Amino acid sequence: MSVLKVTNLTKNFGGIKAVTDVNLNIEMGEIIGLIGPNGAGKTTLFNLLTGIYVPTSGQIEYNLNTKVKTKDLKPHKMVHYGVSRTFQNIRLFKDMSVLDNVLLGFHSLLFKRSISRKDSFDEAYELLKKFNLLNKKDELAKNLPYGDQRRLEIARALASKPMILLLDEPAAGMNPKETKELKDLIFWIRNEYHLTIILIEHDMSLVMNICERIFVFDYGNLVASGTPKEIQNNKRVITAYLGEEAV
Ligand SMILES: Nc1ncnc2c1ncn2[C@@H]1O[C@H](COP(=O)(O)OP(=O)(O)OP(=O)(O)O)[C@@H](O)[C@H]1O
Repeated sequence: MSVLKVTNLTKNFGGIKAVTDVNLNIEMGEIIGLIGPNGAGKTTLFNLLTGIYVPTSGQIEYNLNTKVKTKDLKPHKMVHYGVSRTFQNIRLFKDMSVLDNVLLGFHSLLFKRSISRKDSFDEAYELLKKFNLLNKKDELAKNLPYGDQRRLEIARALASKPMILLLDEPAAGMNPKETKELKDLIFWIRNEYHLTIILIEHDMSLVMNICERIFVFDYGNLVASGTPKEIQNNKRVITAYLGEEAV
């Protein structure tokens, strides 16, 4: 079942063509990778998908609990629709504790009364345990090492029980050990929560190991899509982005 359909999506900033005529169809439960050089339009696509930017033209349609169309996309409504994200430049409440950051993620569910305050605490503890952060629950978010902050942001995003999780460079700043653990964590998240994950990432070891389909962007254009194997063998992608050593 398709959960996200993007049709002829274009975003221009004055003369800059950040995203040009992009078409995508993403199925429920997939782990999708968006790759491409700096400035290729990947984050702009995330910002379009979450209502931060309004498209210059084209359509975005989510098929979640309800159908959500381009005109309905507003940043503050996304968690209610079931779409949650993390940011390239981590956005935590830095002067709040680790636990409070995750508890804030339950806000939308508490608001809808679909979870009790007690259950939100229990679930926050469970998430922190799984994300290896329970022993740091009382520390201020700003005092955590970088890798922990990235995991905390994912934990908070999960608290709202999304159906689609968008991760913008989740491995950025992580060492190889943390990246490997992140890979296992992302698999676990998908299997545990049965959600769809779309990630932007420059770390090819992560992308090629974890993604089932990959979309490659260059200068705002979607230039290739396919399985990791297909992408690794795509001449245009090798020349424009991967380089020979990645193959
Ligand atoms: N708010 C904005 N105003 C003007 N130009 C923008 C804006 N946001 C993005 N751009 C431009 O759009 C293009 C695409 O940028 P974008 O950040 O989406 O690329 P990216 O693929 O995410 O790059 P990176 O891998 O470095 O994060 C770039 O030329 C960028 O400078």
